[in-house]
Amino acid sequence: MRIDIENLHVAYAGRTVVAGAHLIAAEGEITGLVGPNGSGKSTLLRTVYRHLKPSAGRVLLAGTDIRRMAPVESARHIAALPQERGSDFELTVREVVAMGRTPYKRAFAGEDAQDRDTVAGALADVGMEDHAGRRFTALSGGERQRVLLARAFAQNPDVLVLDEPTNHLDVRHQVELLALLRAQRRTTLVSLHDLNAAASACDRLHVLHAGAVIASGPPREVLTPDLMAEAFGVRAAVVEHPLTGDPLIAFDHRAPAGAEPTTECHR
Ligand SMILES: Nc1ncnc2c1ncn2[C@@H]1O[C@H](COP(=O)(O)OP(=O)(O)OP(=O)(O)O)[C@@H](O)[C@H]1O
Repeated sequence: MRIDIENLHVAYAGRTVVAGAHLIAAEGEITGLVGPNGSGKSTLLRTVYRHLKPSAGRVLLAGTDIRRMAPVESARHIAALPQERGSDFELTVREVVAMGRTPYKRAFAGEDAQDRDTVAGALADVGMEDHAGRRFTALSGGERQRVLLARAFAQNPDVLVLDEPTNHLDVRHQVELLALLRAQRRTTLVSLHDLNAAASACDRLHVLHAGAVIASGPPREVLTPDLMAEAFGVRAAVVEHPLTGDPLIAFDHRAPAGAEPTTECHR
């Protein structure tokens, strides 16, 4: 199922932070949202998983405005990993993941074999099957992250909305997660700060700046040195990754865009 975001405006207490965003997350593709801090990525994603209501514009799921769907109906199709990573669940890891099955259950209905298989599969997908009986609150940040991802997978959604899913993950778990998302071929809308991860994992990127989409397209077309300067205010060269051929962004960590480049090596 595809997602169309049309002329989306979102405000907090009257202050508009997403202003006329348009984008498409195509069926079965990984669509990346990148942009500087405060550019509106989380806010846009929150409207897609219905945590926030747009002040104008629409989010369409396979052509239907999600606000016209019952919450349980949209929850069967759209699962989210929000940036608010609840740490207050007095539940086991397995119980947290089983919450992903809620949209499929009648009130007070117990688990069936399909629920148990789905939960076990989701825990295995994120490599947390050996932690099923542990208390969620006793996990590290990265482990919690993987459990909450498993909860989203257990929802068996058509569309995954992931806000900074690689936060807290060590590099191997980042690589595994992005490979898993690619293998699943679900419609995935994901915000990422790591532009090199975005360049290799995403089919298309949208760059948000001050609440508007300022560039869209395949990573190779979008992630240019000019864009790095315009959107992020940094100097960067874009080269070919020697192992994968993906665009590889080499940042100048010594000076922001506009500053005199330094070539001396200070030790
Ligand atoms: N709950 C809130 N109440 C009021 N303002 C908010 C709230 N959440 C975010 N904002 C403001 O909205 C703007 C966009 O924030 P948002 O979190 O969507 O940006 P972001 O691109 O996800 O940023 P980051 O990269 O730092 O996570 C910011 O100016 C932020 O301060």
